[in-house]
Amino acid sequence: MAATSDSVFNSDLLLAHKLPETQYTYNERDVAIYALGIGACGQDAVDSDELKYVYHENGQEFIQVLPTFASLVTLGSLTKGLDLPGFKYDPSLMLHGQQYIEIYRPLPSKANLINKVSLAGLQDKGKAAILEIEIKSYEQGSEELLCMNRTTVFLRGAGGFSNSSQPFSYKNYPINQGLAVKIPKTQPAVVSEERTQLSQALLYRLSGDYNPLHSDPKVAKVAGFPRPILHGLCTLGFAIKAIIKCVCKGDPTAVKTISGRFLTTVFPGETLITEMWLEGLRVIYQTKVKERNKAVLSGYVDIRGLSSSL
Ligand SMILES: CCCCCCC/C=C/C(=O)SCCNC(=O)CCNC(=O)[C@H](O)C(C)(C)COP(=O)(O)OP(=O)(O)OC[C@H]1O[C@@H](n2cnc3c(N)ncnc32)[C@H](O)[C@@H]1OP(=O)(O)O
Repeated sequence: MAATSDSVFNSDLLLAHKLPETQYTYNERDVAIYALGIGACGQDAVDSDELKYVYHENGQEFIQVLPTFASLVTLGSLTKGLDLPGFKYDPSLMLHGQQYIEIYRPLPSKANLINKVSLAGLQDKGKAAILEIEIKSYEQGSEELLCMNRTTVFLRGAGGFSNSSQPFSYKNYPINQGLAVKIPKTQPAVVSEERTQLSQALLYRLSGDYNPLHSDPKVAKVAGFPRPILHGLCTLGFAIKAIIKCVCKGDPTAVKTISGRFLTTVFPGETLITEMWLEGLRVIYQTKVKERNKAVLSGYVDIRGLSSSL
């Protein structure tokens, strides 16, 4: 513990703090708007691999839900920044660092969810702090866990709050979950390419992440960017949609676990190339921006089974 005041770092105060439960209610319309936000049917409006996320001939209750839709449950708790006693940071300098998602059963096309929110980690990296928030989501009235998200937020300028000879480091989850992956040196088994639209972030934000970093040029400049950047979860949505199409035979329920680390920013309008390697039931992936030949996202997806044609 460094001090007792609320304005300086106080690990006792912080670790004892209970984060409030939140609710997230969604329906088929939210599911379809989300799918459009991560590029479904963006290149071909009748692509049967993607139309199923947006439209169903027998009624919208039959549309399929992408597993990354689960990440939206975190928005109410995180986008404006959390008010944490004993730890201060500037929310305008927050960047999304990593996302880890476990899906325990296929997401329904509508639901009322109760989210149990907790602090999962805080690390002092000197120039930055790394804050991790875990959200376990239950369908209202049920004890059954539907999904779990762990969001890592990279807080620029918020490091150096603890003793530099023994920097503060707290993590309450298994070390093997969501580790940064090693990209194989071999050729990828599959490669997929998809262009984002110049308006991609403006469309994606309608799913509930209204942070002006993604829409307002003045706010983007204050945060250090020449123009608004794409939401990390939008890039992740594009990558996982490509993996479902190319590796899971288009079955979104095949995905069990998703891990992704945001390596550098993506600007709306850029083309995303996702490279995939298969290691048993794990797909290692890396997404690059074609125009800058830069890796922007890497991670893995654990799946329930593999297509025999791969
Ligand atoms: C649901 C919303 C959540 C809240 C989000 C808040 C608002 C923002 C929303 C967004 O969507 S922002 C867009 C998506 N994110 C990005 O574009 C970020 C892309 N990544 C980067 O720009 C850089 O990776 C970085 C995060 C600025 C870090 O680069 P930097 O060069 O400063 O770090 P390093 O010197 O390499 O590493 C220092 C230290 O930190 C660890 N680390 C590095 N990157 C990450 C990361 N992405 N996630 C977690 N941890 C990271 C790295 O391992 C080093 O630690 P040690 O190895 O020294 O222990």
